[in-house]
Amino acid sequence: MTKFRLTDAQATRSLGVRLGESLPPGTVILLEGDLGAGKTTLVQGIGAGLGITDAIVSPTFTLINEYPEGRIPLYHLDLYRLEPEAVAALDLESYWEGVEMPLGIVAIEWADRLPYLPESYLHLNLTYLSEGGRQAQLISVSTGKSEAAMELPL
Ligand SMILES: Nc1ncnc2c1ncn2[C@@H]1O[C@H](COP(=O)(O)OP(=O)(O)OP(=O)(O)O)[C@@H](O)[C@H]1O
Ligand SMILES: [Mg+2]
Repeated sequence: MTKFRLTDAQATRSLGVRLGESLPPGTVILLEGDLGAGKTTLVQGIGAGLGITDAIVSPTFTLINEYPEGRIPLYHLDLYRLEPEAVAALDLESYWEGVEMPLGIVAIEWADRLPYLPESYLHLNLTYLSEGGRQAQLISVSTGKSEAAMELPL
């Protein structure tokens, strides 16, 4: 597990940039944290690190925003408003298995609403610090029997 102290929004974005520059195709990053904790800011950084120039805004009605033009594609989801049944219907496996679309980075806000998980993923939890700013906790998780957890890229 790696912990980062993010003193301001720029620090959250910079952590995302480093992830965007280094994560391999097929990485799923599950983002958790209270309202306003900085999940979208982090994904905006990931986009910048991938070389995406389109503005990254939280997916609301679209459910999934796809940004194909960077080093590898970015798929951005926000499950906040969704019921578990609606999430199940999204067929998210096709994003992290790369069956119907090229493998990229799948970044999911409010990932605690997922009814199923990929075999391996990065879990990033953002919490408020009492002195202001945020703390990020990054863990690499693998549930597959044969698959080793990926090494933390940072
Ligand atoms: N480390 C930080 N310190 C202080 N403010 C931050 C930090 N990171 C992000 N912010 C600010 O917090 C606010 C909310 O950020 P953001 O929209 O990314 O949160 P979110 O977790 O996506 O929110 P939501 O739960 O609504 O999806 C923004 O104004 C952002 O600039
Ligand atoms: Mg958000």
